[in-house]
Amino acid sequence: MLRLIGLGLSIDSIPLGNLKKLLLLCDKIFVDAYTSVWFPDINILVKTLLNMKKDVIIAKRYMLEGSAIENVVNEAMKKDVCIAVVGDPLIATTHSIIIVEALKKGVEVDVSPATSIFNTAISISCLQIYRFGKVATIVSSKNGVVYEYPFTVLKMNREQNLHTLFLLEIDVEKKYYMKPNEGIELIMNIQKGLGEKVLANEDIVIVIADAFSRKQKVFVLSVEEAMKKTFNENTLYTLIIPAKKLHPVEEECINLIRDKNLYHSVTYEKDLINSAESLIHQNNSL
Ligand SMILES: C[S@@+](CC[C@H](N)C(=O)[O-])C[C@H]1O[C@@H](n2cnc3c(N)ncnc32)[C@H](O)[C@@H]1O
Repeated sequence: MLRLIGLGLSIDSIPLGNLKKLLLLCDKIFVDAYTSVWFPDINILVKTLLNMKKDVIIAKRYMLEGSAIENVVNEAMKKDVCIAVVGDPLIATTHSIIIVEALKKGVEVDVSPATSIFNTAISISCLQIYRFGKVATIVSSKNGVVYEYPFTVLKMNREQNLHTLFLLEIDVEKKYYMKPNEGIELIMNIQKGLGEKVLANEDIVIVIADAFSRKQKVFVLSVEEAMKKTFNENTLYTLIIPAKKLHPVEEECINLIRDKNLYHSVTYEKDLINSAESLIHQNNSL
């Protein structure tokens, strides 16, 4: 069997049932450590699984994509192969290709969804899910090629008075995490190049950093403020550009988040790390 198991965004948000599957059902576990970052550290989970005598591989992209897919599927014909993925296993990942290959070969598939940045960012933003348009990822220009697609999405969404959720490029291996000001600047440069005016300096953006972790931060800023702000390195960011016209409750809520320092993230991270460590300790002393 092939199992795709969501890890949630953090130790605070990993579903208990998914953790049990990893501990009890999987013969081999590929931990996808390249599509996102798990808080506070994916190694806590890896160590716990290794101590439970699990066969664990911290997978790089080439191990789960392209020609490697056939090997993974062939293994899943003989044993329970699990792919553990940060967030939801199928949201903003390419893992649906593995499912297709497995099903084509008659391998049973079990998908275990989990909290994703998609629902988390929407929830934290105080904006209504009904009013979100298409989602896109902002990627940096490469070898002079500028990817205009995020701007096209923003334009389309704003024309329909919809909110836009942007994921920002990461390259975990190269330790590259795009900052919100880089992303906004890319959008502003594209619109300047095209001679358009979709986003203005005074428009509001919502920045969500390291969501569902102890380090979570939410910023409500104007485009101009966001472009001038110094954002932390090594941080995961999601950017939301609200529709031009907000629902009165949305407007009131984001103004309150902006003006009052009342919006917190309380986590049990330390307790949960201690629990994982005591699990490892108990297993070692058996
Ligand atoms: C390729 S997507 C993977 C999404 C993942 N499968 C999920 O369901 O959450 C990774 C991008 O999502 C955003 N992201 C993921 N986790 C985040 C977090 N905890 N806080 C803020 N942004 C996050 C970042 O923009 C990051 O580059």
